[in-house]
Amino acid sequence: MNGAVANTQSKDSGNAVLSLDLQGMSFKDTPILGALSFQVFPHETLAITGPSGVGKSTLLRIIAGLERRFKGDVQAPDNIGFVFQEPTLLPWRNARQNICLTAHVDATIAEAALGEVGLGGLGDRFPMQLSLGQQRRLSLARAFASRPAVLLMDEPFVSLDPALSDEMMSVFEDLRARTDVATVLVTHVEAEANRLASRIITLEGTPAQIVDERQNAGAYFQLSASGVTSSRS
Ligand SMILES: Nc1ncnc2c1ncn2[C@@H]1O[C@H](COP(=O)(O)OP(=O)(O)OP(=O)(O)O)[C@@H](O)[C@H]1O
Repeated sequence: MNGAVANTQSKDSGNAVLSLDLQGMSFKDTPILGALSFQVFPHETLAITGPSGVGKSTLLRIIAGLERRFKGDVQAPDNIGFVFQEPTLLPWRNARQNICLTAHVDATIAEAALGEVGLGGLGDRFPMQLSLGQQRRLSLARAFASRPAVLLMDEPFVSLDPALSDEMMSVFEDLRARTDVATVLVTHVEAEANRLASRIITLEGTPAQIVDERQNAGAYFQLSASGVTSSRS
């Protein structure tokens, strides 16, 4: 039987905005993910690290509802945002339309979202008329425009040079601070996890298990007293 993705508002999961209780996930006969569980709370950024091919992206796809071939239970909100390694912009739509069409917001909200990432006044430009950094800013603006309860980020800063990566992380931090979004960040860059995440989970093995889980006291904010907890299977 395939797994179920339910709306968090319909079940009692404390104040977690995302609860994952996975029993396992296989592609045909190849086990990818083993039993693992965790919860994510508003304002929290959870980093997921682990070696290439361990199943990190697959885990994000399960949370997003894009992959159903799993056993277990995922309680997730309807409004989930996704930021990929590439900006994935629509080349034939201008910046404003890229936000309106994907985030399902009106032009006024899209303009405000552009302003939040320093792209005010550039709404008429098409992606090819924007620099790489501006395209990345647009991608982040689009992800935040619909005020997602959960934001999934799959190696969003990995292909950038150090200066641009640092700049984009600052943009992300600014946007995050304006909302109560809960973020799940897949990254293999330890410094990135240490900078952005309040909690870091490491996956290893076949099928993948949580082999390490730690709070990151060095993150920019203190965990709320609302009880940030997690569980391991
Ligand atoms: N659609 C698919 N069908 C079969 N196998 C797949 C499919 N998608 C991914 N896999 C396999 O599942 C495993 C996990 O892939 P996944 O992309 O989740 O790993 P990852 O940890 O995100 O890797 P990376 O860090 O390199 O991006 C890999 O062995 C991959 O080859």
